[in-house]
Amino acid sequence: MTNDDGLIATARGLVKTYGTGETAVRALDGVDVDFRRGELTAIMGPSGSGKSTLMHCMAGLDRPSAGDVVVDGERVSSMNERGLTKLRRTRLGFVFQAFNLVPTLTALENITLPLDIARRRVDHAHLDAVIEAVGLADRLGHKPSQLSGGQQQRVACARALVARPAVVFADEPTGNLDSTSSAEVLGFLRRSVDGLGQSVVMVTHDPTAASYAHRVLFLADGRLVGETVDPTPQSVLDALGALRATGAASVAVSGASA
Ligand SMILES: Nc1ncnc2c1ncn2[C@@H]1O[C@H](COP(=O)(O)OP(=O)(O)OP(=O)(O)O)[C@@H](O)[C@H]1O
Repeated sequence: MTNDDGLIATARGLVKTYGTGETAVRALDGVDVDFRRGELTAIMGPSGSGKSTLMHCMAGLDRPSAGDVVVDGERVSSMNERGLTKLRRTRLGFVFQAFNLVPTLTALENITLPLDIARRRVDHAHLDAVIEAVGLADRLGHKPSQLSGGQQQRVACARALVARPAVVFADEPTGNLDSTSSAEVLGFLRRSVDGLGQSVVMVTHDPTAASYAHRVLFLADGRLVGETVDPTPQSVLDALGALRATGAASVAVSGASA
């Protein structure tokens, strides 16, 4: 399983089909993928290539049509709804493009919300480390409406990390942010891996965002078609260009000119 081999999550033979008959869409077409513990892994690919579907199947937000998903030693693909809810609540962290903060709660209350829901004690040393890492110590009493977009997303990142999840899944975490705020959020996600030992999987369209990762995986037409290790924005752009040139990605790569 995934505990002793340096892998935090794996998928084997992952297939996801939406709909039936002539209108069926094969969003994932037999994906085998490994995500390493203690790494930031980015998933890239053209619009419609299956990035969100892959992340949702890995995180138990969507059910695969076939194949196996194992996260932190748990076979996600065969869990019932109750098991999935518990897994998401106790072992996974999520960051979405829309920050999804509770507007009536302060930044600090939003950050500790997952622990409150799970009725878990707050590990104050870890909470302080997370707050320090996101640079929000002087904003903890503010409501989301009193924070910038970048600050709100840093609250969302802190919320995802506070329960020490096995994996944080981030779906376009910088999609709503300007370049300065994006750099802050991505820098934080990377530091959470390097400094706090977190494992993060991030879907992005942006080569600059992907360059914060240890490894970038490329999807096209529901298949894994390549990867780049220790990426730079340019090496990601080059890889996307090469994929297009070889026909692996038959549609334009959105956001590739960033
Ligand atoms: N709930 C659904 N019902 C039907 N088809 C779906 C559903 N969700 C996704 N699809 C289809 O599955 C394919 C993969 O979608 P997915 O959202 O995973 O792609 P993506 O790479 O994340 O795209 P984008 O970059 O545009 O967000 C697309 O053809 C999409 O239209």
